[in-house]
Amino acid sequence: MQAVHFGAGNIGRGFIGMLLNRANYHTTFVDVNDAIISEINKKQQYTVVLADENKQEETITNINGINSKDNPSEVVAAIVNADIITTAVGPTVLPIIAKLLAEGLSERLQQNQQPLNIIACENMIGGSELLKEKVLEHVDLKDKTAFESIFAFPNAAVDRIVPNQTNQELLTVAVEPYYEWVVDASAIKGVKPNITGVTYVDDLKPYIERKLFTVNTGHAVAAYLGYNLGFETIKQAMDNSKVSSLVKSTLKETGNILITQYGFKEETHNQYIEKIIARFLNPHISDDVTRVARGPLRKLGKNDRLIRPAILHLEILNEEPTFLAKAIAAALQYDYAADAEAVSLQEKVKVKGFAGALREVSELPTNSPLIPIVETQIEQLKKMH
Ligand SMILES: NC(=O)c1ccc[n+]([C@@H]2O[C@H](COP(=O)([O-])OP(=O)(O)OC[C@H]3O[C@@H](n4cnc5c(N)ncnc54)[C@H](O)[C@@H]3O)[C@@H](O)[C@H]2O)c1
Ligand SMILES: O=P(O)(O)OC[C@@H](O)[C@@H](O)[C@H](O)[C@H](O)CO
Repeated sequence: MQAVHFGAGNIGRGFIGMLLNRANYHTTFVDVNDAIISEINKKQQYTVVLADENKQEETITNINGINSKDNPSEVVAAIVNADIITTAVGPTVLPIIAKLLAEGLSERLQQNQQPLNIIACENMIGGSELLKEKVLEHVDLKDKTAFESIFAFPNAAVDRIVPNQTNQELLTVAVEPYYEWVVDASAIKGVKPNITGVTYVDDLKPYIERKLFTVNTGHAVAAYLGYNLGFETIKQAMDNSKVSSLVKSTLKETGNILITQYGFKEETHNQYIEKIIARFLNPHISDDVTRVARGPLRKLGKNDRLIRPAILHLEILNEEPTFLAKAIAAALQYDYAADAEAVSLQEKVKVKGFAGALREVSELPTNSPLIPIVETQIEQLKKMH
């Protein structure tokens, strides 16, 4: 069995690559990072280390790498023969890989009529659907019907904290022990890929929203408030009682929405929250606040972890999302100079003010009730120092 995986980064090697290896796939990693790809081809294996007191190691074999900038035709050939395609490149990179993926899939249509599932493993709602939309922009009109009948793009939710790596070996990746990979079974074409660790569900919405609006909302609160208060890692931020209390209060807000929308039992959801907070406090992981805060323009997007639940809180519960608004206020002030999105955000804030920048980045209407709530929290944040 052949897998093609785009993105040989933290989650690609530390999670997707690991489960594909366990399921006996040969994995071709496609990336633009030449150092990583060269090393994959040189070593033909790498190590995943579980970040807990035992530091158990697992060797991932049966791999090769292709640099898609240098060898796009090799990527096309790999797609023609693939039994599954996965991605973990980041939401903003999906439109970039779409062209080469479309080329590979179009070539495959001529040679191989086997159904194929393409699963985007990104932190976003509707990641695979977005990839499909972007891929279709590059597909000939005459191929579109055949394309739709053979290729499936099931959405997915993936959960495993994989921080930036500081190991001596370039490919080694330390990961938290916990993981979850949920795939929308209703969109699968052909036989469901048999990958131990993948949970197939008929309706992904509750799973992706629960994950994004709990793990990633909580993480974002710790990162933006942590950065605001001068902490370097998520653990340092969470060890601060003000930050951990704000994370918990924010997750109460998102929890109330999720419980109302999806009927999760309150007790079960509270246990889910507790487990996530314990994961943020894992002493065996050092996760920079700047990794978790990365890409504030994306994270302030209208369907992402802060704005979407804040709007649902207003719409469904008819209550002000005070704590989500505080996190949004902190995100708007995120000015890490090495993050291009943070720099761009601060330029917008300089020109348009906080309210103007928020309106633009989060695509809010001028009269959105969220804007004054966030403005109040910007003032409140100043008092936290
Ligand atoms: N790290 C985590 O804890 C975690 C957990 C769950 C989900 N995710 C999601 O997984 C995705 C990847 O995150 P990550 O933490 O692994 O990031 P990462 O930066 O470690 O990995 C991304 C990889 O994509 C590669 N890439 C960039 N442009 C490319 C292109 N045009 N073609 C092919 N490869 C390209 C990069 O070189 C890099 O190796 C994101 O959507 C993230 O939200 C991450
Ligand atoms: O990957 P991002 O930038 O969307 O979010 C940063 C972290 O919250 C994220 O990578 C988590 O570590 C991960 O989603 C845990 O499953």
